Amino acid sequence: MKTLHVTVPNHEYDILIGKNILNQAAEYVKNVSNPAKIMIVTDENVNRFYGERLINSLEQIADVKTVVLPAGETTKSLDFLKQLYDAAFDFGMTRADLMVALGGGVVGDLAGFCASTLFRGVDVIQIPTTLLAQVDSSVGGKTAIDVPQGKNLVGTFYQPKQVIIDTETLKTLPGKEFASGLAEVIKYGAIWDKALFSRLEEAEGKDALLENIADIVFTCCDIKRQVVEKDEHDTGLRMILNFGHTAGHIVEKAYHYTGYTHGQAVAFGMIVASRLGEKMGRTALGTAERVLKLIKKNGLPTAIDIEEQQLMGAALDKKATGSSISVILLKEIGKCEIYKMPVTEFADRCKEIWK
Ligand SMILES: NC(=O)c1ccc[n+]([C@@H]2O[C@H](COP(=O)([O-])OP(=O)(O)OC[C@H]3O[C@@H](n4cnc5c(N)ncnc54)[C@H](O)[C@@H]3O)[C@@H](O)[C@H]2O)c1
Ligand SMILES: O=C(O)C(=O)C[C@@H](O)[C@H](O)[C@H](O)COP(=O)(O)O
Ligand SMILES: [Zn+2]
Repeated sequence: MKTLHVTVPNHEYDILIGKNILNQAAEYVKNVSNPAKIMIVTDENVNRFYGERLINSLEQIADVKTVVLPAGETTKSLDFLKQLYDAAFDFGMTRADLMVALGGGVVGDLAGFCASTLFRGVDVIQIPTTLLAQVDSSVGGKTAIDVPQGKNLVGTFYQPKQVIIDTETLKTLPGKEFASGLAEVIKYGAIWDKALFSRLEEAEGKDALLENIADIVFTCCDIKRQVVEKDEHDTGLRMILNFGHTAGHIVEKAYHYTGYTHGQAVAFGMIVASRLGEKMGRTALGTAERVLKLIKKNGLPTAIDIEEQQLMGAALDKKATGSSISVILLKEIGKCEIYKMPVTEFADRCKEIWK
C-alpha cells in the first residue's frame, strides 16, 4: 500500500492506495475516527459489488446504516440530499459520528456536501470506486450538487478525514466509466505532467492501463495534492484543475445531466479549450491534435452538438467574475495558464471552434 499525505490549513489527512484494502477498511478508519455510528452512502451498483464487504468490516467498530441511492448523475441533487439528511436523523447520528462515501464522484460529492452541513460538519471518509473518483473527486474537498441552472452551483469545501482507494474495485467498472475517468487522467497530463500524457499516448488499451493503474492513480492524486495544498479554496492555481470543464459543464447542463458523463463532457471540453488556445496563439500548434487523438483513442467524444445560446452558460461558471471568465489554456502539453476574457468573447470564439 502507498500513502500520500495532504496538508491544508487546519486539516491534514492520508490518501491510502492499495489492492484489496477495502476488506480492512475498519482498521484504517479507527486510526482517524472513533464514531458510535457510521452511515455509509453508496449507489445501487456499487452496493451490489462492495456493500457487504464494507459493512462487514465497519460493523466491527460501530453501528452501521447503509443508504443506497439510484446510480447516475441526477442523484447529485437537492432531492437526494434531503433524503440523506432524513436518513441521518432517523439513524440518530450526532456530531461525533461518521459518514462514509462508497462509490463514484456522484456519491462522493453528495455525501461530502451532506457531511459538511449536517450539524455544521460531521467527519466524512471517501472510498472511491470509479477511476474518476480515485484520481480526482475523492481528494481535495470540493463537494456539490447540480441544479437546473448549472453544474455544481451549490457546494462547499470540506476535506475528508481519510481517502481509502482500493484499485481492485476498478475491475468491475464498465468500459464507458473507465474511459470517463481517463478523461481526468488526460487532464492531469495535459496541464501538469507531459510524461503522464505520453504514457497514455503509448498505452495499448484498457488492459495495459489496468495493469499499472495503482501507479497512475498515485501520480494523479499526488498532482492534485500539490495543487490543493497551494490553493485549497480555488482562488488561483486550483482553477487549472478545471481545464476542459467550462465547455464540459455547459454540455452536461445542456443534456440535463443524462446525455454525457462528466468525463465524456470534459474530454470534449479539453478539445474545445485546446483549439481555443491555438486560435488565440497561446497554445503551441499541434497540441489540440494530440489532445483530440488521445481522446478519440479512448472512445471519448470528439464532437457534441450544442445550441449557440447555451454557450453563454459560462457566465454562471465559478471561474467567472462580473462579465469575465478565467479559462484554462494549454501553453503546450504539460503546461497551462489561467487566461481571463469576456464571457461574450468566450462564447463567440466557441461558436467558431465547437465543430
Ligand atoms: N469533487 C471533485 O473534485 C470532483 C472531481 C471530478 C468529478 N466530480 C464529480 O464526479 C461526478 C462523476 O463521478 P463518476 O464518473 O465517478 O460517476 P458516478 O459516480 O456516476 O459513477 C459512474 C457509474 O459507475 C458505477 N460504479 C461505480 N463504481 C463502480 C465499480 N467499482 N464497479 C461497477 N460499477 C461502478 C456507478 O454506479 C455509476 O453507474 C460528477 O458529478 C462530477 O461533477 C467531482
Ligand atoms: O478539484 C478541483 O478543483 C476540480 O476542479 C476538479 C474537477 O475535475 C471537478 O470536476 C470539480 O468538481 C469541478 O469543480 P467546479 O468548481 O468547476 O464545479
Ligand atoms: Zn472534473
